[in-house]
Amino acid sequence: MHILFDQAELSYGPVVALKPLSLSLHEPRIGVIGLNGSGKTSFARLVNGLAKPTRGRVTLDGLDTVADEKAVIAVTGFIFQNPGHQIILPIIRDDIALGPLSRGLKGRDLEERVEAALARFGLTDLASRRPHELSGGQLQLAALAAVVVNRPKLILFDEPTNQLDLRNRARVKAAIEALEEQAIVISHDLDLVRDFSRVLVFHEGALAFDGAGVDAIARYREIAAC
Ligand SMILES: Nc1ncnc2c1ncn2[C@@H]1O[C@H](COP(=O)(O)OP(=O)(O)OP(=O)(O)O)[C@@H](O)[C@H]1O
Repeated sequence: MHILFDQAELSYGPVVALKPLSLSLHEPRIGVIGLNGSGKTSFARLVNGLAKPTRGRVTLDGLDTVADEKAVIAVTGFIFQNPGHQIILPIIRDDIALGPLSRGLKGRDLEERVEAALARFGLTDLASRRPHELSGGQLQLAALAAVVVNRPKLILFDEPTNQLDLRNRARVKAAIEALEEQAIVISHDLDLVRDFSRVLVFHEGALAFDGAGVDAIARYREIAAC
């Protein structure tokens, strides 16, 4: 999708979380890095319309996140930092079915869609389990299955490897790399975005760098050292 920020700003009362930003993004993988409180989550929430710009506008393929809110929700998916907050039904398969079910899919069509999503992330044998019976990495993949089953064009990840060990980090990294969908990945785990062609560095609510992963990480290290 073509993501366009046109002087978009986000304030919470007197706090300017993101200063007016103009930006055009279309790459399949976009990384977002920066210090705590630098505006990364605010940026992501503006992209998927969870937050409305207090000034300016944000569009996805021409869809305005305010005027076309429902259409924007339909084409975007969000993976939270803690997948435990995302999976709400007691059984994994039922949770993955929830989105398509609420969009009117039924019977064999629903079953096939859910099984395909489970298979895509190697979760078929775990589908009858409860969330607490999965490892952190498996839970993150289940959250991803519950998002892709709705066929979004763009998926936003907010620190998807935050609580994971090295093996599960690698699994989630591989799953993100293999996605057909466009992805925006916010991360303090720099390995995750190192190979991305486009990585944004935020600092104090403004874009401090916009470029290839390796260069963005170098800039972020300079900022962090100050
Ligand atoms: N709901 C809110 N109300 C008031 N201020 C907020 C709110 N959400 C975020 N902020 C403030 O906006 C600024 C940017 O926050 P944001 O969550 O976008 O940063 P971040 O880069 O995602 O941080 P982190 O890495 O810690 O998740 C911070 O100063 C934060 O305190």
